[in-house]
Amino acid sequence: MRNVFVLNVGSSSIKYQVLDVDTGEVFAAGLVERIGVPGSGVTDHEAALAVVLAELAGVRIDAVGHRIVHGGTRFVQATVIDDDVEREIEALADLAPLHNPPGLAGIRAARAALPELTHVAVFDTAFHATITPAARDYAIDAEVAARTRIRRFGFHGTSYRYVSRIAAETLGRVGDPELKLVALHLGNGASATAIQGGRSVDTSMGMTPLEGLVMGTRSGDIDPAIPLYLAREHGFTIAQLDELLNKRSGLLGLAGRSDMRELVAAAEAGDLPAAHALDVYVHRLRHYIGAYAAVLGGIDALVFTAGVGENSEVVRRRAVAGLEFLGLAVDPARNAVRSPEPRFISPEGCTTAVLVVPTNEELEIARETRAAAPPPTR
Ligand SMILES: Nc1ncnc2c1ncn2[C@@H]1O[C@H](COP(=O)(O)OP(=O)(O)O)[C@@H](O)[C@H]1O
Ligand SMILES: CC(=O)OP(=O)(O)O
Ligand SMILES: [Mg+2]
Repeated sequence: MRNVFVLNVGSSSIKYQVLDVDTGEVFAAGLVERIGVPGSGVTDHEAALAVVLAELAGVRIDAVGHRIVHGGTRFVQATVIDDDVEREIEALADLAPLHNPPGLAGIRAARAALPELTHVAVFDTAFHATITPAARDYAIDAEVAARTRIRRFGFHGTSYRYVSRIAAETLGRVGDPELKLVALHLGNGASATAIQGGRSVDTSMGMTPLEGLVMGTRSGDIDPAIPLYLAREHGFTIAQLDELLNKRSGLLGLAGRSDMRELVAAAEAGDLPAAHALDVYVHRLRHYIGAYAAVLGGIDALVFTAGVGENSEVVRRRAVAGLEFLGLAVDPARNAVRSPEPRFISPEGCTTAVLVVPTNEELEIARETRAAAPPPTR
C-alpha cells in the first residue's frame, strides 16, 4: 500500500490530501468549504465528498485515513473502521459535540463512496493515552466523573507524535527514554504537551479542546465558576455559553482578530487591544512552559509547531524571553530563518535546545493508516 487518501472533516469544511506514505509526496490536496451554507451548492458532507472525489478522478487510492478528534477511552490507537467502530465513534459524539459528528459524517460518506477500500480512524486523543493518572483526573466527585466519563484526554496528538519523533532525530536522541520535551502546537487551536521518551506525560487540553492556552477563538483556561455566574446572573443559555467560549473568545474576543498574522501586524501598528491580546497569549504560553518543565523535572528542548509556532518570530521570541533560568534562549538570526525544515533557534552551544519543527499531520495519519490496515491478501 502506498497512496493514502487523508480526510480531515470539520463542521463546514473538508481538507484532504492523497499522498505517498513512503516518500511523503503529495499527489492531490484541497479544501471544500461552506458545507451546508445556503447558496454554496454543497448541501451536506456526502455532496462535499462527491466534489472531492470528482477532483480525484484518475488518482490511485489504496486506503483512506480519517482524522477523528475524540477517541474517548475506547480508542487509544489508530483503528480499522467497521460498522461496530463507526457505532462506537457515534457514541462518543456527546463528549465532542463540535468535533466528532463531522468526522463521523465524513466516515459514512467515504465508506459509502469507496466501500472496497480499508478505512482507518486516527484519533487526536490517542497519543495522550499515556498521561499520568495525576494529570488525567480532575478533582471533582469521583463517582460523577466516572459515571459521566469526565477526565482529561488531550488533543493534537497526531501532530505531537510526528514532531516529537522529528525533534528526537534532530537532537540525535531517538529512543532515549530520558529525553524531555515541552512541545507547543500553536495553530487556530493551541495546546502544550510535556513529553518524556516519546510519550505524552501531561497536556493542556482537557476533556474537550477548550482548556489550556489562549486560542484563535477559544478562551482556554478560565475560572470554572464563570459560566455558572453568566448563566445565573446574566441569563446566558447553554448554547450562548458554548458559542461565547468556543467561538467568540481567545484572540478574537480580546482584540477582534483570530488570525495571529493580522494580530501581530495590528499590535505593531499601535492597536492597543491587539497588543494586549498578544500579552495575554504569551503570558499563558510561558505559564505552561514553566509548568511542564516542572512536571518533567527538567527540559531538554522546547519545540514550536503549527501555523503560529512555525511562522511567528515574535511569539517565539516573547515566549522564551526571561526563561534563561530554564536554560532557554532564542538566537535572533536563527529565529528569523524561514524554512520548511526542522531547525534550532537556540544559540550555538546552548544546553537546552529551542526547535522549530514543521508538523505534518496528514503524513502521520497516512503512516498510521498503513500501520493499522491489514496486509493485502491475494
Ligand atoms: N507568518 C505568520 N506569522 C504569524 N502567524 C502565522 C503566520 N502564518 C500563519 N500564521 C498563523 O497560524 C494560525 C493557523 O495555524 P494552522 O496550524 O494552520 O491552524 P489550524 O490547522 O488549526 O487551522 C493562524 O493564526 C495564522 O495567522
Ligand atoms: C482538537 C483541536 O483543537 O483541533 P484544531 O486545532 O484543528 O481546532
Ligand atoms: Mg491544525
